[in-house]
Amino acid sequence: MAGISRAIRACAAASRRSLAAASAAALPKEAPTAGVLAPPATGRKGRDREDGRRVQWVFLGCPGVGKGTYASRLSQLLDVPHIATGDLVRDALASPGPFSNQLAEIVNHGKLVSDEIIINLLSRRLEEGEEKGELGFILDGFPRTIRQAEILEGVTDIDLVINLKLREEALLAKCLGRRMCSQCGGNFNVASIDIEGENGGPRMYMPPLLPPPQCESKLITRPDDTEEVVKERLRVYHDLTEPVEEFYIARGKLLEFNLPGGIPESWPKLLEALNIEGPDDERSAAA
Ligand SMILES: Nc1ncnc2c1ncn2[C@@H]1O[C@H](COP(=O)(O)OP(=O)(O)O)[C@@H](O)[C@H]1O
Repeated sequence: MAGISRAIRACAAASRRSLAAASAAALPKEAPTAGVLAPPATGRKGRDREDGRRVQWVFLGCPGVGKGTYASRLSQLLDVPHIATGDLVRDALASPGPFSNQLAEIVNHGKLVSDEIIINLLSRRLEEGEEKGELGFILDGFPRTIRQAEILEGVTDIDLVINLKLREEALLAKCLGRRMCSQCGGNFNVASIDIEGENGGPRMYMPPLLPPPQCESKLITRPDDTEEVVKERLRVYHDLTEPVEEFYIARGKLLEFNLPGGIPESWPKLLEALNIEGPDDERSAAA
């Protein structure tokens, strides 16, 4: 991973001058069949690829779909860092000052921060990782625009992009039910989702993920998880991030995964779809 952080900064600067020309040149003449998955070339437990390098994966998906939950579980299983740009933004928001006020104005209205800001935050995080000797990564929440995707594609090889899908009516409920413990940082969800099947399909049930008693009185809600702001974030996703799905489909890197329900049902199926073999307890529905 050495050098990605510097390359990403340099590429972002270059892209301001010649992005259109560079991306036109980088586009394959003949796109691979749309929607075809490049199967993850992982080893027995999925940790290393067959060529020995750690995985470099990206998670895409609408707000509330569960990118953070599944990316974090996979990062532990595959021993690679889980890098969520939303967390980087929230860390920046937590240090008071004019920059954080400027960010709050954007984030709390459901908008995306500028590509420059996000690339700066991400480069800094990657630099820290390089210093610590981190290998591989699972990116969550980046790229979110075509320009970010082009910059990333220009600086490193992304092996696989996992696009999590969930029915739209569940997304809003999941965002509104999200809670975090202000003391231990644990993530919970108080929403109980039970939706009729579509066109005779199976019913979808997602049980709440309730906090333990010691966290109950310390729960906080993200300021951007209000109904109005979540609806705006979903609109922004459809406008600016859905084209990123197309970008990776054209490169044969996108795996679409429809979440069948809550974590107990979805986690083993996701491991299966990713061809990750693990001990039985890793495939199980550990809560
Ligand atoms: N790649 C990015 N580009 C621009 N803004 C981002 C990016 N990642 C995160 N953000 C900002 O941080 C906010 C929170 O991100 P995240 O936690 O990933 O939200 P979500 O739950 O909507 O997926 C976003 O609404 C956006 O304002």
